[in-house]
Amino acid sequence: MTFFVRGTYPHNLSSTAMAMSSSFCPRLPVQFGTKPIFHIPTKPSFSLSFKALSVQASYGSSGKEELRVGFLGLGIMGAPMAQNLIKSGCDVTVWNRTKSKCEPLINLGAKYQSSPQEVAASCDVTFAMLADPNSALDVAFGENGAANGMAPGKGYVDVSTVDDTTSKLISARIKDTGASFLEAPVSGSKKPAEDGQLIFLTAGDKSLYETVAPFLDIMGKSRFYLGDVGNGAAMKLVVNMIMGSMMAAFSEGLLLSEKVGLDPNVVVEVVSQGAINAPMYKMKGPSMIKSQYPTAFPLKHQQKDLRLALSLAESVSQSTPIAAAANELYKVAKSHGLSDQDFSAVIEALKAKLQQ
Ligand SMILES: NC(=O)C1=CN([C@@H]2O[C@H](COP(=O)(O)OP(=O)(O)OC[C@H]3O[C@@H](n4cnc5c(N)ncnc54)[C@H](OP(=O)(O)O)[C@@H]3O)[C@@H](O)[C@H]2O)C=CC1
Ligand SMILES: O=CCCC(=O)O
Repeated sequence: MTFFVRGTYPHNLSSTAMAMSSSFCPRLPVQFGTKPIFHIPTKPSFSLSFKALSVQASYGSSGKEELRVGFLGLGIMGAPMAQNLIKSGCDVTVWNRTKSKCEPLINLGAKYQSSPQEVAASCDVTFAMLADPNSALDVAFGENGAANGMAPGKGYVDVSTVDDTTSKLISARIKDTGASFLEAPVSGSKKPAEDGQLIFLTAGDKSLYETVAPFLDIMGKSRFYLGDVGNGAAMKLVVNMIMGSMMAAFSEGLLLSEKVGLDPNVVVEVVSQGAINAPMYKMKGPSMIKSQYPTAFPLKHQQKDLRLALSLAESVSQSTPIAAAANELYKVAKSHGLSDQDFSAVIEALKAKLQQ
C-alpha cells in the first residue's frame, strides 16, 4: 500500500512525511515482555493546522483512489475528530444516534448516511467513537450495525474506550465479513481532540494500522501499535485507572488544604512545580476550587473505565485497592447526579453534604 499526501503543511512537511522521516520521527521498536511495540510520534507536541491536507492511497488494481472515511459517534470526542478529518480534506461520511449532532459536520462538507450499516457500506474505512461497551457492540453489530455493511477490503477502527472482551467480540464479528479490524482507543481529552493531539493506542490488523496511519496522524500526535486485539483496550484502561485514582487523590488534597486553612490555589501552584506535577491538576484545579466542572471527560465514562479496569485486574488476580476505593467515590458522585459533569466533579463525593 502506498500513500500519497497532497496539500500544504507547516514547513512543507506532511504528517505522513514527518512520520516517515527518520531524522524527525524515528520508528522505535521497544520490547515489552515478548511483544514488539511500535511507538510513532507524528507531530511536535504543539498544535498544528492541517489545512488542505488529504490522504490518498493506491489499492486494488484500479490505481489511486481517495479513501472514503466513515465516522460513527459524534459526541465530545467524535465530533472534533471527524471535524479534523473533514478540515484536512478527507472524504468523510458521518452518522450519530442523535442526528442533530451531524449537522455541524455536514455543514463543513461531510456526507451523511442514516445507519452504521450504510456508512460502512459506502466507506473504505469506518471509525467508531462510542460511549461504552454496550453502545460499541450495538453500533458494530446490532440491527443496521456496521458489520452488515462490511466486506473484504474494508476496515473498521474502534476508537471507543471498551474492555478487551468487547473489543475481541467486535473484531471477530467484523473479521467474519472478510474486513479488517483495529482497536485504537485514545489518550487525551476534548482539547487534544480539537487540536489533533491525541495519542492512539492501537492493536489488531497491522495492515489496517498502516492504511489508517495518515488519518490517525491528522487526529493525533502519536500512535502506538501494541500487537493483538485487547492490548490497546488494556493499555487504555491501565492509563485511565491511574488517572481516576490521581484525580480522587488530588480532590482529597484540595479539600484537606481548605479544612486546615490553606489556600487551595497555592496547593495547585506548589503541586505544579514539583515532582507530582500533572497537566490535569493545573488545568482542572482552579475550576474545582470554584466547584465548577465544565465537561471534557464525563464522570460517567471515568467510572466506566475504573469498573472495566477493576474487572481486568480481577481477571489476572491483580490487587488494585487504590483504584477500587476511587471507583467507590465516582459511584457516589454518579448517584448524586454528576454523571455528565467533568470527572473532576468527583471532589463533590468527598464533601460532607454528599456523604450524609
Ligand atoms: N471525553 C474524553 O475526554 C474522552 C473520552 N474517551 C472515550 O471515548 C468515548 C466517547 O467519549 P465522549 O465523546 O466523551 O462521550 P459522549 O458521551 O460525548 O459521546 C458518546 C457517543 O456515543 C453515542 N452513543 C451512546 N450510546 C449509544 C447507543 N446505545 N447507540 C448508539 N450510539 C450511542 C452517543 O450518541 P448520542 O449523541 O446520540 O448520545 C455519542 O455519539 C468513550 O468510550 C470515552 O470513554 C476517550 C478519551 C477521552
Ligand atoms: O479517557 C479519557 C482520557 C482523558 C485524558 O487522557 O485526558
